[in-house]
Amino acid sequence: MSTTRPGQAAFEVAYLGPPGTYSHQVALGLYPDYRDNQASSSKVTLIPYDTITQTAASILSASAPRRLALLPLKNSTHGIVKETEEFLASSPVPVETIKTVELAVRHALLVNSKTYERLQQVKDSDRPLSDEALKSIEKVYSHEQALGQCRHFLDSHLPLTSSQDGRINVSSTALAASMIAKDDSGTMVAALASDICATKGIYEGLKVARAGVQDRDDNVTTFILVRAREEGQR
Ligand SMILES: O=C(O)C(=O)C[C@]1(C(=O)O)C=C[C@@H](O)C=C1
Repeated sequence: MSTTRPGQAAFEVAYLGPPGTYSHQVALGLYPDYRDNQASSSKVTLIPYDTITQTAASILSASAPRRLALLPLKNSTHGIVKETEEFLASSPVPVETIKTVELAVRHALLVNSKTYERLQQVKDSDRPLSDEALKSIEKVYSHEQALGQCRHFLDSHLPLTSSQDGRINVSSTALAASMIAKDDSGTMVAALASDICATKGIYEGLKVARAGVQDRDDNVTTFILVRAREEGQR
């Protein structure tokens, strides 16, 4: 018999980190008391992983029998999330979906303060930065899904990023934000991520160059909360 049902025993939820990912926001929405979690007062422990594949695979570990994983499954603009699809298709044990959650996803174009200052010097640029200023951005980092969800914006507003190596896939939107926050290469770099990475001070020195840059206003990502079905349940 299972002893791992949420509500019956302490359990862990794996999600795609670092702080500021959309996955993190969904996890906090599902487990709001986690915010003030004093370990003893909550039955839930949220565990960040670096990639969606690692997040998903963590439910297969024999040492993690009380483990759920929160996975982005599909997006209304850009379709299926590849890493999740590959995991579900290749999992050696059946995977059960416990809950489905939808999140309206609004991406922001983030830059670090140095880049922001340089963009402000471009003719006609002020707050918010003008279209003319955005055209000097050379590279944009994000998760493959976010780059896909903003493709038309990038094509029309950041033409330099259409060149080879101009759009760089990394394992999450928040990782992209943290990378550009630290970037001192002198290249004009940006990230597509949630504006909270800048506005809630999650990564220091980030500025919102433009908010709401997803191609569609009705952009929604569906997440699933899953677990590996145990012996005896199969
Ligand atoms: O990178 C993140 O912030 C995630 O949570 C991943 C992810 C995804 O894989 O679809 C989740 C929601 C958005 O669609 C963009 C990225």
